[in-house]
Amino acid sequence: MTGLLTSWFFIKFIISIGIGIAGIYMYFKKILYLYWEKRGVSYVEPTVPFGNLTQHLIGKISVGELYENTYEKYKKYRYFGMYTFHKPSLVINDPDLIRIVMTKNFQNFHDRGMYCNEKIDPLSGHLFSLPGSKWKNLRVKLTPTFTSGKMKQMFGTICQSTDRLIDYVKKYSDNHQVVEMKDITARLTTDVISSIVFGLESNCLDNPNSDFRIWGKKTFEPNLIKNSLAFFGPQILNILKIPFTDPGVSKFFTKAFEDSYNYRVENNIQRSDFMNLLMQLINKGHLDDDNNKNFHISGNYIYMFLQVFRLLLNFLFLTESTDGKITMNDAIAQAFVFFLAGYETTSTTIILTLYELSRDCNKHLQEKLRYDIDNILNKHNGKLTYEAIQEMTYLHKVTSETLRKYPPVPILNRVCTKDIDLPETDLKISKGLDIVIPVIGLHHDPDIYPDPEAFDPERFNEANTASRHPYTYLPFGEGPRSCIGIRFGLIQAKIVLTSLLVKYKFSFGPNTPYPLEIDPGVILLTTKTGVDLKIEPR
Ligand code: HEM
Repeated sequence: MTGLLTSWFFIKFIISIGIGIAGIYMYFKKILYLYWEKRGVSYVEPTVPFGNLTQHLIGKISVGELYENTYEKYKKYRYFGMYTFHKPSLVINDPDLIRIVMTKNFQNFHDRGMYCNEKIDPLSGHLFSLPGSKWKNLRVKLTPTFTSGKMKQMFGTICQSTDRLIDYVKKYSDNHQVVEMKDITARLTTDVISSIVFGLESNCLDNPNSDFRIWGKKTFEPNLIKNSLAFFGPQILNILKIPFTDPGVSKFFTKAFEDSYNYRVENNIQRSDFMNLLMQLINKGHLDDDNNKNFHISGNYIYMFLQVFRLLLNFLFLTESTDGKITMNDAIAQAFVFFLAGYETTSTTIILTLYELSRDCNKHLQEKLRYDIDNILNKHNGKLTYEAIQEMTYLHKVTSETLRKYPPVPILNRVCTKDIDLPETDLKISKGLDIVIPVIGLHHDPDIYPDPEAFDPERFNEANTASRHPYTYLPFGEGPRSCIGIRFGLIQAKIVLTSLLVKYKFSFGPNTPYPLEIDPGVILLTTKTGVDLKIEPR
C-alpha cells in the first residue's frame, strides 16, 4: 500500500514537472518570443530558453562570432530583432541609426543595462556598469584623469615597465627562439596597470604566478553562463542574488587598493598615477590644479573642451552635485574597472598587431613600420617621448587596422532609458529594450572594408578614412559613453610595439596557426590559445 502511494506521488510529481516545463515553453514561444513578430520587425528565430545565444552558451562560438554571423545574414535591414534568454533586443546595423543611439539621442540610451548591484557586489559599482546619475557624476569626475597632460605624466612609468620587457625577451631573441608572446604581453600590461592604478609593483614579467597575474586571469576566466547573464540577463543574477565578481577577486583588489592607499597616506607619498588621482577625488572631490600645469597648448584645448563637455553633461543629465567626494568603495570599484578594462584589451591589441606583422604576407609592413619608427626616433635624438609617439602616423594606421580586424570589444550595448520614436524609422522603442551594436560585423563587412580578412593599414589613410561613415569604425565605442581610457590604451600599446620593433624582428614559428581560434568562453575577443612567434635581433 505504502509503495503504491509513493509511486503515485512520484507519477504526480513527474506530471507536474512536465506540465511546468510545457507551460514555460509555451510562455516563451507564445508570449515572450512574439515581441518582434508583433512589431513587424525581422528577427532571428529563437530557441527556448536561451533565445539566440544557444550556440554561444554551448561553447561553440564566441559572442563576437555570433553577432558577426547574424550581421552577415541580416545586414540588408537597418535593424533587426534578436532574443537573449527571455528578452528581446534590437540589433542596429545602419551607421546613421547607430549615431542616433550613441550620440544624437544619447539621453534616451545612456545606460548599458548590465549587471550592477553595489549591495551584494560592491566592485560592480564601476563606470562600465553603473546606470543613471551615478554614472554621469563619476564620468564627469574621472574624465580629467585621462587628459593628454595626465598621460604625459604616466609615460615614464609605462616606459620603465616596457624596458623590463625588452630585457626579458632578449634571451629568446639571442637564441632565435619561438616563444609564446601572448602571456608575456599580458604579464607586461598587468605590471603597467597595477603600477599605475594600484601603485603596486606586481612583477608579473619575472613571476608569472604573482598575485596580480593570478587574480587578473581569474577575472577573465571563461564562464559562459555567468558572463552572458551579466551582459544579457542581469535581472536573473539579481533575482538569484548571485554576485558577478568572484569573491576572491573582490577581496584581493579591495585589499590591494586599501593597503596602497594607507601606505601613501602614512608615508605622505605622491606619484603621477591613477591611484594619486583617485585619492584626490576621495579626499577633496576634485583634482588638484597642479596636475594640469604641465599641459602643452593642445593639452589645454583638450582640457577646456573636457570642461565644456562636463558642464554640458551636468546641464543635460545630472541630478546630483558634482562637487561631492567619492567614497572609498567608489574609488576601489573604479580602480578595479581600470585594471579590468585596461590590461586585457591593450595586451590583445599588442599581441595581435605583432601576430599580423609576423605573417609572411605582411613582412613588408613590419619593415615599413620599423623604418618609419627609426626615422621619427632619429628626429628625437633616439629618445622615445610622448611627442615622438604622436608623430608616428604609420604606427597609428597599423594599430587602427588591428583594432578593426580584431575589436577587443566585439559588440556594444545600450539600454533604452526613455521611450522614443526612433528618428528616421517608424519604430517605437520602449524603455528597457536592449540595443546591440554589432561592431565586429561592421568591421568585417566587405561593402565597407573590401577584402576584410586582409591586414591593410592603408584603410586608415586620410582619404580612405574620410570616405567611410565614422560610425562604421567603433573599437572604442562612440558618444559620451565611449571608452574613457582610449588615450591610455593606445599610448601603452604604441610604446610597447615601438620598443619591441626597434630591437627585434618577428615571424611565425613552424606551428603558428593562421587564423587563430577565438575563445568562445570570454566576452571580449581574445584568442583561445597562446601566440607563438619567432623573435630575432633585427
Ligand atoms: C586598446 C585598448 C582598449 C579598447 C579597445 C577599449 C574599448 C572600450 C570599449 C569598446 C568600451 C565601450 C564603449 C561604448 O560602449 O561606447 C570601453 C569602455 C570603457 N573603457 Fe576601454 N578600451 C581600451 C582600454 C581601456 C583602458 C586602458 C582603460 C582604463 C585605464 C579603459 C577603461 C574603460 C572604461 C572605464 C569604460 C567604461 C566607460 C563608461 O561607461 O563611461 N579602457 N572601452
